[in-house]
Amino acid sequence: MADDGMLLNFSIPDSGILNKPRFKGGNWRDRLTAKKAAERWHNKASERLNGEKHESENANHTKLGHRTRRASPNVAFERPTERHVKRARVSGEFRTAAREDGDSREFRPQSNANVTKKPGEKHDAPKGGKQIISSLFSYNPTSTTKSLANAEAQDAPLVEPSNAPLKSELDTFTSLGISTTLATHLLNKMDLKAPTAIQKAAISQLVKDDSDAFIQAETGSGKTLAYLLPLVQRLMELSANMKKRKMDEAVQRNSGLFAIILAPTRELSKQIATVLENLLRCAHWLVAGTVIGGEKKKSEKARLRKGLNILVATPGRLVDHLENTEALDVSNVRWLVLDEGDRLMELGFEQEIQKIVGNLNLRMRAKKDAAFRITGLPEKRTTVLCSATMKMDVERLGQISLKDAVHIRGDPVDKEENITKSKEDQAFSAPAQLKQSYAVVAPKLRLVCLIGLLKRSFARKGSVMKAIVFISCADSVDFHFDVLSSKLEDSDEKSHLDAGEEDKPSEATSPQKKSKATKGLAQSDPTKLTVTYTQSPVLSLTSHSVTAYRLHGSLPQSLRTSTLAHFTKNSEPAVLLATDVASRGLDLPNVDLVIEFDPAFAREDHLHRIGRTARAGRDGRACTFLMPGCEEGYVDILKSDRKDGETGIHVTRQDADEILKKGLITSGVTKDKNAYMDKATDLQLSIERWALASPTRLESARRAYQSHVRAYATHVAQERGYFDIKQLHLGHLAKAFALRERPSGMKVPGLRTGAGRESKRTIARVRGADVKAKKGVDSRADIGVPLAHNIGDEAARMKQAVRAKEKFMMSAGMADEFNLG
Ligand SMILES: Nc1ncnc2c1ncn2[C@@H]1O[C@H](COP(=O)(O)OP(=O)(O)OP(=O)(O)O)[C@@H](O)[C@H]1O
Repeated sequence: MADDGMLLNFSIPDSGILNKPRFKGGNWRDRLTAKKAAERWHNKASERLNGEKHESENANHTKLGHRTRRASPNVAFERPTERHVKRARVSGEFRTAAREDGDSREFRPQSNANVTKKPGEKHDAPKGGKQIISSLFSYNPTSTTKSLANAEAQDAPLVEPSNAPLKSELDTFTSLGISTTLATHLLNKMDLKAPTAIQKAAISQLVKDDSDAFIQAETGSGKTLAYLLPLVQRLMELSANMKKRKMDEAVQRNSGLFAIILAPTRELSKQIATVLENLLRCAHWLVAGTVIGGEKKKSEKARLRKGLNILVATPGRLVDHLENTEALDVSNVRWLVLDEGDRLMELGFEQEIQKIVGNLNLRMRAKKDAAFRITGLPEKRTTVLCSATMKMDVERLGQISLKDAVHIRGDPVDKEENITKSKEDQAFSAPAQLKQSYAVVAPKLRLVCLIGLLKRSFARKGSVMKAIVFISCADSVDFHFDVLSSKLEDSDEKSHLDAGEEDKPSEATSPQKKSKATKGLAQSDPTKLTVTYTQSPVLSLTSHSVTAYRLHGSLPQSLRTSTLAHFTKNSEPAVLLATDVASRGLDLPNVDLVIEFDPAFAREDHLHRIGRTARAGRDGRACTFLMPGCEEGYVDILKSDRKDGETGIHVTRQDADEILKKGLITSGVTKDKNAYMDKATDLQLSIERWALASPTRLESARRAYQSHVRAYATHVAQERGYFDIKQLHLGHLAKAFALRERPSGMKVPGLRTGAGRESKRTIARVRGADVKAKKGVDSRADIGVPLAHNIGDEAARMKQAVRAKEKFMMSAGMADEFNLG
């Protein structure tokens, strides 16, 4: 399965099958007849062999026995007109790579001598010393949709941004009911001149009305301010009214808790709290705070005791305080916001939210009956639910928390046509100005294409400042981060920077001062420092450097926070390799490009991921990597994200060779139109050698590969047809993880969570009941990949396990996304 396109391995015994034998005995006639017969046979054999080895002769890379060549001086070496690509395996002394087109350029002697070996260093070579070194450009599956490419290549028409601030002079914050003080603060201190469409709709509703509301709008449209502005405005009014009546003081921090904002993750909660603090600079008497875990409960309790008017919280932590902190009085809470409602439900916070809502209702009723009430405080509580999607579980959340809610949307034009759309699809599309593309890349070419695309993107300083690459699992993020942060031998970039030492994470050498950069280090594993950002020698040029970052749920919270903060502040080009932990709600400035190196597990996740760019009317590009074959069908999903989904021609296509040409051929014009193949092969080989040079790297590559394959089986059921694990070429894919060994032979010690469980189960299945069908057993089972007939169950089980783990980790203040392993 995995061997096609591999190298031919044939060796000729030193004694030589073609040596001229010496004839002894018999009379001279017998000896002459035997000699002639032998010569005839010998010539034919030479002719056959020379035909086979013609290319390697030209390339002078193999060492055919000199006697062979001398033995047939008159044989004409005709190049076979049509010849099969060699199927080859490498381990002996004759190693040649064969190209499909019979071109000899790619012939490369491959041996362990090629691997930089330090004295005394052991290579963690595959069992039996066998390595498979396949050619990058042979036996790649062909695209099924290539013919459509030209039709799509046309330039996308210029479109108006759909999430930008409104342009009309009439659309001002003050016209919506925001006070001049607040509007002036927005303009002068936060550089916000006009509201976006969703802000216009939400503010005008929420400043004057106490009805519950469901806010739904696309990514980057300013939903946070859409609910924060009316909230702050109402509290400022309450305070001003109290002062006017001269009965009370203006609102102070100990006047009571009036609003709670719930968000699914700590990162989001912190982000919301930061925006809120910025707003409250013009109303300093109002005090906001957070309870999100990650610090001692004691200090959170102390804060609550001192008094807060607005609280930003994660559900689990709030429930904890409601049950255990007496100082937390929620009887005056009149505004409850549930941000990222769909994510709250996905992470299984339904019970916690039910508890919170129940508790608020109970205490509010008790307070109403009591004698003391704050004058001017609304009778009724307003609950606002924000979500990009309107899925079933969001409806359920609405049932729990909302009553007669108003549906607020930023795009009133769509109202009519959306009647025909399913509820889930309503209003969730990518921002109109976001330029989307997909790259059809064969599995073997994935790694070099990723590097090519990033190199091209960062080639001109300023064209792309920041990029995010989404990868399916933490192990794979780690592996790709290591590749980007290492100095590869033979890399044609003349990096002016030193690379990290082998096996030691390289020193964090960000463009910022080293003291700052070393904040990216943490002692998560006592034996090893964890580096989360460092300069990338592979991507950096002499003119400017590029910093690589990594982010996933297995990193300690403090390190994740500091990594994000560093990425946000970095004013130099930077790339963040991340799992879906970075896909929701994060507002990272200047992200020009999002690459979905591994397509998202579900359409909504894809929209959230690409929504990290093209925010608030800015430009942005997104590119999704797809493999030739069934994955190309996923283009339909990409097109359905568009507002022009029916025509859907503005999702452009890129091909691997085009990416490699533009990304790897940096030195002007070259006459050789296939030069990019050599460059890509050199790059691939240097990465493979880099991986082979250290057992730690090799293990990391195997781990990443295995986790990747496992993750592949967990796409949502509706989209699993596009990501059919049965069609995944494991051998080719291994190359994209710099591996030269057979997938079936890989053993990874201490694979991350779930590995033991999964592989034991699958192996048991293979060894037990299914043994009689052994010939049908897929080698996928050997690496713990769910067998085809169990994929549905496996995916469901994985999802369930993931949710449970996410929730547990979140409540424990740990990682909030999974490491498939
Ligand atoms: N009126 C405005 N004018 C200009 N920029 C704005 C305006 N309102 C918000 N922004 C900016 O838009 C960006 C996105 O805002 P926000 O994070 O609230 O979007 P969102 O709709 O919640 O996105 P997501 O769905 O991805 O969470 C922020 O950087 C914010 O500062």
